[in-house]
Amino acid sequence: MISFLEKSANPRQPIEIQISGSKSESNRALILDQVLGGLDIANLSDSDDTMHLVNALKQLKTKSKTIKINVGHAGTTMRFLTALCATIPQQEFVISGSERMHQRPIKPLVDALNNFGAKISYLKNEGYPPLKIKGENLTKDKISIQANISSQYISALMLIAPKLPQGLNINLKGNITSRPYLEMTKALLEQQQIKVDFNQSQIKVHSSHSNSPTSVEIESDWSSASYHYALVAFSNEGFSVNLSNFNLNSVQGDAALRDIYKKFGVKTEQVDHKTIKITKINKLYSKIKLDLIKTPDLAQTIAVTCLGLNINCELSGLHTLKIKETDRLQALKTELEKFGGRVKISDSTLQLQSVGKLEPYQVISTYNDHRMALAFAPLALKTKLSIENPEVVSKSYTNYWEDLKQYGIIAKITK
Ligand SMILES: O=C(O)C1=C[C@@H](OP(=O)(O)O)[C@@H](O)[C@H](O)C1
Ligand SMILES: C=C(OP(=O)(O)O)C(=O)O
Repeated sequence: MISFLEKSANPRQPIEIQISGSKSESNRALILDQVLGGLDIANLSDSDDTMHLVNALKQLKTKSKTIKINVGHAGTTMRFLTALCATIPQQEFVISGSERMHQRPIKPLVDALNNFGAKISYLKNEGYPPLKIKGENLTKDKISIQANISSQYISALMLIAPKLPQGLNINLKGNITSRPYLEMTKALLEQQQIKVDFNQSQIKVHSSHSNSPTSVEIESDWSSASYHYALVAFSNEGFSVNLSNFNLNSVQGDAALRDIYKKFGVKTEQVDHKTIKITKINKLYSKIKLDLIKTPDLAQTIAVTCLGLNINCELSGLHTLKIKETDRLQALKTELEKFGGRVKISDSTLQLQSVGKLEPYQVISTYNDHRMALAFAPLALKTKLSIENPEVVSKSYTNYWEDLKQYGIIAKITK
């Protein structure tokens, strides 16, 4: 458990935070390195999710009848590897993960790949990992997939496409969720000179014939930056933080923070090509409505920010939250209510009626979800609280507790 029961008087300014590379971009770059060969990757994420993929890719080089890979809690690693392994002929793989990973659906991706000629079967429950994969030479060029459950299935297919003889036409069925992550995959493919056409519900990824891979500089993680936006939102007028390596012209959808946090009185400026400065300017909305279908990973940060600033909110577009590291809608309701907030949830929405004064000394449960710990910790600037299982943050942001010290937040780790 980590407890925040006191604060130092004034944080030393200027605060300079350097966050590690985006885990989403890193995991795409690692798969592309496997598919195209020879990518030179700078600022790779040090997150557990990326380390799981790095280790799995090392395992692919070993010689054994069945290669057994465990991806822990890492959703992108699970989905991207499933597609990659399906294309490695004459090799058998078993991919498993944490208990929660075995409850996160993968059927749309498995169905699409099997219809395409892959040989993937379920080792426990139909539709869920662990999976057994027999790699095949995949030669078709058309695939259809449901797009409203997780964009990761589609990114997984896009990433293996340059390896296929005729590239891949992907037909997206239903409404597209988390669309900016598909745009990110497209952008990273294009950086490697792979042509991608993305028109409404069709994606065509062209095959790579004479590709000469280049270096990739991974931008830092905007989802991790969201916790600093919350910390600045909870600070006094004029307080500012420099965050690197970030660029407002980003391929990460969560860069939408720049606009969203204007509503919470936070201004963002690009100070040089690698640094943004975020400043509290104190112009607040009293009630906000946001559709987060493009930025699901920001939902927890935004809900906690509203609670801390005493803002009522209506958040929609959240239908994927219940199949992430935990049922995030239920977890948010339970934990926000501990502070006195009143929360109503449906399948895809969350409504928060905030309270004037937060109930202090709450113990926040994290449900094996990094974003529960990451999102609730900034409230330490507003009230006294403790957070269970603080180690969960390493799924995406290993240096978080160190970085928080710069805000004058005093943390005590207890058992
Ligand atoms: O492609 C990616 O890197 C991701 C896509 C999103 O998942 P869904 O598409 O399942 O919403 C996001 O929540 C996840 O953290 C990372
Ligand atoms: C949902 C997340 O990750 P993944 O789906 O890759 O496990 C996340 O990081 O919030």
